[in-house]
Amino acid sequence: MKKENYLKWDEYFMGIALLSAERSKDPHTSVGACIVSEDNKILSVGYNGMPMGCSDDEYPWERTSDNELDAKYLYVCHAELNALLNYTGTNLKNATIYTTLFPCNECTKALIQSGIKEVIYMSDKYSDTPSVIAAKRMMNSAGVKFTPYKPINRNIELQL
Ligand SMILES: Nc1ccn([C@H]2C[C@H](O)[C@@H](COP(=O)(O)O)O2)c(=O)n1
Ligand SMILES: [Zn+2]
Repeated sequence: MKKENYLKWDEYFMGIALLSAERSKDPHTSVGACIVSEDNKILSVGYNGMPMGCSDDEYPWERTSDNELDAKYLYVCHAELNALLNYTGTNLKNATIYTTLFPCNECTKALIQSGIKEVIYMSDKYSDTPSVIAAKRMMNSAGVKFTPYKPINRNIELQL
């Protein structure tokens, strides 16, 4: 008889997004994303970080600064955009993105244009910001479904 406590698809893909987030150097918010095809194949992953060639140790991680150029926001590449850019194939049509934080408006534009049809997200902690309100408006217009992740109440442990 097969074992019953195997990872369900949503747990598996959100688990990979969460693991990817652990690669982020952002001291305040680590975000991970995992893009999955219609037939449950993992297409790409990403996390928030500085662009290639822009050193994690030299660029700022501060949230605020007297000078905008000394805060992270002008530089950091978001997890969802990195997941799109890390994709090496040619077709993201009808794919789903699992992300640990609701996408911003800029990533949403790119997700829509890439053919992503569903967003499954964990945190929506910036839900009252114009960026996320605009993101949801665009997703609604473009027919992109967004669904909160429903965690199953258990700790994921690897039993070897
Ligand atoms: N959907 C999102 C939203 C934000 N990020 C990144 C951008 C920053 O590195 C960090 C947010 O920083 P905070 O303002 O919370 O200090 O998360 C992302 O990758 N995806
Ligand atoms: Zn974004």
